[in-house]
Amino acid sequence: MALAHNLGFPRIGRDRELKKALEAYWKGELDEAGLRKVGSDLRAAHWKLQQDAGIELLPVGDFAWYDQVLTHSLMFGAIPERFAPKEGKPTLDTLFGMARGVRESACCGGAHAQEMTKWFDTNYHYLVPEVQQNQQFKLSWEQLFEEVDEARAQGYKVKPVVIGPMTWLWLAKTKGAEFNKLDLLDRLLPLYGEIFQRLAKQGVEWVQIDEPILVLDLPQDWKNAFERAYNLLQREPLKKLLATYFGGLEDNTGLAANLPVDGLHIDLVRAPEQYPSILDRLPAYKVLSLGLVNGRNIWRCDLQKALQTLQHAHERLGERLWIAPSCSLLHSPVDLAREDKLDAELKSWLAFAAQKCAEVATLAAAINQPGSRDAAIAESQQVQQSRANSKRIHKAEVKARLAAVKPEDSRRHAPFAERIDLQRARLDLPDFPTTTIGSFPQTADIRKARQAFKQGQISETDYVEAMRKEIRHAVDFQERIGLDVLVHGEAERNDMVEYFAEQLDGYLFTRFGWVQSYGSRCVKPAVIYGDLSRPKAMTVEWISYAQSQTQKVMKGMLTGPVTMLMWSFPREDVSREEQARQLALAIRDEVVDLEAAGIKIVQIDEAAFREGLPLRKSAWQHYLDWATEAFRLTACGVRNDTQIHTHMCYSEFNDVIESIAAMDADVITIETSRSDMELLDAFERFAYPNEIGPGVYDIHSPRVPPASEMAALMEKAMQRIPAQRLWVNPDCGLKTRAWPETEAALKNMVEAAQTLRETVTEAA
Ligand SMILES: CN1c2c(nc(N)[nH]c2=O)NC[C@@H]1CNc1ccc(C(=O)N[C@@H](CCC(=O)N[C@@H](CCC(=O)N[C@@H](CCC(=O)O)C(=O)O)C(=O)O)C(=O)O)cc1
Ligand SMILES: N[C@@H](CCS)C(=O)O
Ligand SMILES: [Zn+2]
Repeated sequence: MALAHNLGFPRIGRDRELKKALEAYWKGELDEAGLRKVGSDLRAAHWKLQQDAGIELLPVGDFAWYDQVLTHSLMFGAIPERFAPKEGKPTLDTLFGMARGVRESACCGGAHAQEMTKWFDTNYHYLVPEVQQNQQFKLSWEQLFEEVDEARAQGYKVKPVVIGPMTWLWLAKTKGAEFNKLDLLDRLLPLYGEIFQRLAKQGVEWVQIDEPILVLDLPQDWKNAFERAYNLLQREPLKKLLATYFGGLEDNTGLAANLPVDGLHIDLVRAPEQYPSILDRLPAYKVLSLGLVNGRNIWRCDLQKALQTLQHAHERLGERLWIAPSCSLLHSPVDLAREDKLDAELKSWLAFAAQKCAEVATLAAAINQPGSRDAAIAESQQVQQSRANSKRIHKAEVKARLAAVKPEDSRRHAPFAERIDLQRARLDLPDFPTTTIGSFPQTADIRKARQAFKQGQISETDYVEAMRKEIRHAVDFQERIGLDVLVHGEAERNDMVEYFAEQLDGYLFTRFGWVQSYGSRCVKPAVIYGDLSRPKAMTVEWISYAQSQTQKVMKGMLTGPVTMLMWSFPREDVSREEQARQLALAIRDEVVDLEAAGIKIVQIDEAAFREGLPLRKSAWQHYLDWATEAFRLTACGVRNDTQIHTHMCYSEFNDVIESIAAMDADVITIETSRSDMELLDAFERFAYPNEIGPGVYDIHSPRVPPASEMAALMEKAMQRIPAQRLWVNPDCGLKTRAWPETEAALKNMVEAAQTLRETVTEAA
């Protein structure tokens, strides 16, 4: 019998119950017992939902109060000194302190949060474990064992999920003296032994060990360490399923297939081509779990196509065949059934986490009892056909416009050196111009007004006036504190991608399709279902209104094509490259319209440019070529004296600096404050020619850095980049911050720029 199992279920809840409970707890409006109750209710509901859908072996350990990597850090006792409880065991507040930082109080000093970064190539962020050379590990967190008992008490057959030792160590960051993280492996492995022994005592048969780093280009010493680690873990009890996802094993195929574990999960959605070689190399005693239902997208699975692979696999593997989503469903919205306002045809094309579990179960049943699921398979076929042939997908005018694009459409009319003189003359800005990245605090009032408008409780006129009031407030504030290039504040935007998606043809958006981005923060990725075009201007009225309120320069603010694509659910019937080009043309029109409305600077955010980089180096160049081209196609419709800005956050630029230069934005603002300006090294090495705004303060923290600290960071920037090409700005947008800290920090930032002008410019 082929077994239907799941690698992980979203924990946030179909109504984002976890988000709401966490935020209430942090505000002191819910006590710990209340928060824990929300957690256990969610786990119970999710196990039931998966079992009802037909999943036979349920994941436990996929629930996390903030982030699963953080839970593991606590489990291993990898708690940095600044958070370590003075006495006793770590508590939920220790965990939240590590995630969110601890503010200084009368009794205790503050502590900055652990760093947060992207989980592989997803829009999910994990908290980077911190380890030091003398790191000791000690089992310090009982959550996994408690949740196993909880699930078993409810009668479920469960498979605990742990992040493997190699992946956890790979993701960790060394602190203090430089050393090789692999030196810690021998200290870490006994903990896994302890965990497996305890799970075995609890009656667990299988454990899932996630080792997604097996789909990366691994250095040889890490490959060797994989063998050593799993040889050592071999003697521990429990059957072990090694889970890989987000790509193919490629050169790690032999390694992964032969590790002494009892089963291997592979992602056949991202890397279908790996199936035959793995089947051939898998030892005869091992289970093979095939990830055939896409955990990263929302399209219904082509069950017929999946069945063909499964039938073949079943002939070869028999009982040793397992069926699953490609990866954890953490990256899927929860339940399509919740969508009450979606167009019926479009809805029939989609599957969220709950529906994906049912698809996995249907596939298993179709294998185990041939003929028993024929109706479901036929329906799936029909859906595939209805989508492929739908007139709503293909638009001749979009295709024709793309076909007519000429090489010069992606080139500015003059090189940067010429453009910048014209722009400087037109903009008349001081040295070290100050600006922000775009958004100002998204206050509860703004969100309430939008909700009231969406629910028809206030008129469009009232909503527009409420947003204009926010714009006036943002403009007054920026003028008052003396910023040079102003922004309108993005009050009218629910999200920097969804807002534009709602106005483009070819996108559909859901009401409840939330996916966790980090902690309690969620995104609702819009769905690209057809050829994309812009029926009318999207931002011109807002930006023109903002410009009408000030004599200073107002930046237009747009999201770029690569980020629109990365943070949406894309089509699978055309390439990502083509979708990016369609988006580029649509946004290009907006850039040109803003220019025509008198806007002198347009920022095109490409926050996700770096994260789009494929996990394997061999695929980088192709991506960088089309991503750069899409940006240029968006940006290059303007005059030489119109200044194009771009912004990237969470970026490690060494690998992509050439492409960033090739984007040829006049100004790029980037996140640098947490790296002490070291991120600029790549720009210096490459002799990056255009202007740069290295972020001088971390917007993820409520901390207000003094002006001297920001000026010192800029001094460091000047060691790498000539002063006349530097801008002064925060790391990223301020939408998640509150006004008091925003005001205080930006005032200090303006003061820092003034100090620099006095000291640097006057000395020159
Ligand atoms: C910059 N980042 C972004 C990423 N991805 C995106 N798609 N967008 C981004 O900005 N990736 C990397 C980074 C960091 N990631 C995030 C992700 C999410 C947030 C965030 O603040 N999310 C908000 C939700 C934003 C939103 O859509 N707001 C809606 C309101 C939705 C809502 O909750 N409504 C309430 C009622 C209103 C109320 O009473 O408050 C409801 O429906 O119950 C809107 O503004 O209209 C979040 O809260 O999770 C930040 C960075
Ligand atoms: N303009 C956006 C960029 C975030 S990456 C903002 O300021 O929020
Ligand atoms: Zn940003």
